[in-house]
Amino acid sequence: MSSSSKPNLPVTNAVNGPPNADLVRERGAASFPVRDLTYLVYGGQERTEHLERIANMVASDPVFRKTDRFFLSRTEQYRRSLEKVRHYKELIAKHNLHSELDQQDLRQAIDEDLPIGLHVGMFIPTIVGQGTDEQQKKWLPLARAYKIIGTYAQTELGHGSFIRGLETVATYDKSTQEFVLNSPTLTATKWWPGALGKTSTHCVVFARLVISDRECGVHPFMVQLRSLENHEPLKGITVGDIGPKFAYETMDNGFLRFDHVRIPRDHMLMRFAQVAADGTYSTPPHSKVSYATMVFMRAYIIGTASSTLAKAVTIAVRYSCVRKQFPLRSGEPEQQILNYQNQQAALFPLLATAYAFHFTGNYIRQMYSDFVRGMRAQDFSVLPEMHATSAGLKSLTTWIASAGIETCRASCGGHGYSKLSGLPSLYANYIPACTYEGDNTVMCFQLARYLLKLYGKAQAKPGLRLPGNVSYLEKSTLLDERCDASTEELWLDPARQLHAYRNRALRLVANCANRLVAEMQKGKDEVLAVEAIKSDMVKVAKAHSYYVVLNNFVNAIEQLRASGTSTPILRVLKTLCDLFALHFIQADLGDFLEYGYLSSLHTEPLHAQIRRLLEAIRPDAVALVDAFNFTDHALGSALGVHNGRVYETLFEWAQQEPLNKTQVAPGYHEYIKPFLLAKM
Ligand SMILES: CC/C=C\C/C=C\C/C=C\C/C=C/C(=O)SCCNC(=O)CCNC(=O)[C@H](O)C(C)(C)COP(=O)(O)OP(=O)(O)OC[C@H]1O[C@@H](n2cnc3c(N)ncnc32)[C@H](O)[C@@H]1OP(=O)(O)O
Ligand SMILES: Cc1cc2nc3c(=O)[nH]c(=O)nc-3n(C[C@H](O)[C@H](O)[C@H](O)COP(=O)(O)OP(=O)(O)OC[C@H]3O[C@@H](n4cnc5c(N)ncnc54)[C@H](O)[C@@H]3O)c2cc1C
Repeated sequence: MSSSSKPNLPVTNAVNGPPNADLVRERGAASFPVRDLTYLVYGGQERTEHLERIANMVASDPVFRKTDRFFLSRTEQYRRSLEKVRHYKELIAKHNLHSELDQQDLRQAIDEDLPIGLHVGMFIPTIVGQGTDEQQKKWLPLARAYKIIGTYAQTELGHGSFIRGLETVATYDKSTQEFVLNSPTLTATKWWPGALGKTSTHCVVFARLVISDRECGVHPFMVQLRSLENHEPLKGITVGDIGPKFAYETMDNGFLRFDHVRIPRDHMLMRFAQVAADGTYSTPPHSKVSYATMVFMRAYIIGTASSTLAKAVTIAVRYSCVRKQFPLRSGEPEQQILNYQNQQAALFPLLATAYAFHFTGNYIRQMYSDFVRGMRAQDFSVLPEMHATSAGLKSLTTWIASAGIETCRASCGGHGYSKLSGLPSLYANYIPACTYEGDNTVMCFQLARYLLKLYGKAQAKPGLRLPGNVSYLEKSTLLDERCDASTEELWLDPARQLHAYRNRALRLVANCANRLVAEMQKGKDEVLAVEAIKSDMVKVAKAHSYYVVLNNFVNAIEQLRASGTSTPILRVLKTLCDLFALHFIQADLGDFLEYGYLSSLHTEPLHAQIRRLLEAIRPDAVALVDAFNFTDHALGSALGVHNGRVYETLFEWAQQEPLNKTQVAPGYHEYIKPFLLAKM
């Protein structure tokens, strides 16, 4: 079945000409209407077409070009990203893109780590979340009009994960009604905040509040860093770029020191905690409410794991259809490498995961907006669940997406190692997501702690009702149950798949809880007992998060079925969901075998079913990546071009290499010629 209507995306960057015949054939053989799946992914036809208009505008605009990015120095890359920021602002005005959603769409289409990312992603949300109505009235119009540019300055040279250990102090001076910000040690230097080094005029600084020698905990403060006239740092402020990084060259991650910098009292963001003129301190309604922007960003990061992985898979799948190696038998034509089972086994689970994460993203967005609605009504009851769930999902999704990009790169052979494949920079720019907004391992501890607590409560109080995704912790009888998927067919039953994931998660939680008790019985206090089970806690958090992802995928398909989605689309989504479920059981088989939940009676049909699923996905693979609807601009890859003219594009892009500007190598005269022409 061919697609119901054609995508409206231009073929940019690729070398024009007749499309690759294999890709054309693959596209013609899809079993489902690709366009309908695109509408499903992006929230309907109207929204898809809107996104395409923006994507087209960006892709055809020379200011947003990416093709020469590999040949620019760090400084040039930073300047170029500022040029893009200016143009982004011009386009907002020109095309009347004033809504937050339009601007987000435009930034996503530009597809670069712009030095205003922190301004829109954390600075403005912190003012919205933590500022009083008056503070919002004062700063939001300036920030939204880019009259000031801000960032989120929390991490320090010596302190990142452990926020309570931050050293920057904000001491309240009652006599002048000011806070005095100071960096008392080298390790108190703010270090890492994006756009802090050179771009930001302001920032929200997290500092420990001290009033009359009393420590009141870490709070957010609005601080101006640079003159709005000439961009020079203000008195008492030392600020700069932290230097070369693994990648992320367009972003000026910065350092910042305060030497007794005074700010007015109303520059503490006081929505939840307040300092009155006389120095009276009012505590916030929840001790972690000032961490809310991080929870927001973790939810955002979960959403982007899908699109990032989808890009890598799109590149690898298209290339694997164009690339041919070896005939099966002599005299036959060479095979497309995607026909090889190993290539399918590497790529299709990642394709399935990109779709799975799409539904996880929808789920966490919904959970986050419910949480915000509650918070506005001073109801913080959902915060622990929101924090724990987002911490676990942020870790699982970024870990899998990071490893997945590298798998895609390796599966493209030598050309995957070329930066022109787009995969090395996708990987290098993405992997810090495992670290920023909470180191993944540290985040896993948060979720595991939450699960252990709930498990303990459920054990102590039989009949206790726990929230939806953790309700399995009530059912310790589940531990006695075993898998009964003894045929390939039974492995396709979502109830059985979910049972396996629930059982594994519960087992690991129960095991951790038992070990905690055992460590304490050996004489350790609770703190040291927790230290003794930390690597198991990471496993617990991952196991639970896998369950959440699968549960959402299964539920989403059920909802789509109920809302009348067509059979071919449901069929292909179900196949992807099955592969996701079975692949990650296969990947962690030890967990399931260790406690006798599975035996070889079940693993043989499991492996066989996975092979069948790979075969089932093969004819739809190109259509499934096409449905993500990326422009060539967004992919930035010679291997992933929509028209499949991979070799032509690689060859043309390579010509831009500065070394190719002259026929004779730079340095030839000094370094090569002397020994070539030296007498023997
Ligand atoms: C739209 C965007 C576009 C573009 C963006 C562009 C680029 C983005 C790129 C990068 C941006 C990066 C930004 C950053 O990295 S900002 C810095 C982020 N830093 C962190 O994430 C630090 C991680 N550490 C923490 O979050 C906490 O310190 C930690 C949770 C590890 C521990 O906190 P603390 O020591 O204060 O608490 P505990 O004693 O451990 O726990 C007490 C209690 O509180 C609960 N808790 C902790 N955090 C939260 C929270 N956020 N919400 C709710 N509850 C929380 C914790 O679970 C404990 O509960 P209980 O066990 O019940 O007592
Ligand atoms: C690209 C990038 C952008 C960033 N942008 C910003 C920004 O805009 N604003 C900002 O404020 N910050 C920013 N950061 C900082 C980032 O938030 C921190 O690096 C992150 O929170 C991790 O903290 P850390 O560096 O202190 O790691 P550490 O906590 O020092 O972690 C190092 C290792 O120790 C382990 N570890 C730590 N604590 C424990 C524990 N209790 N038990 C067991 N193991 C532990 C970790 O798992 C990890 O393996 C950015 C970082 C990067 C890389």
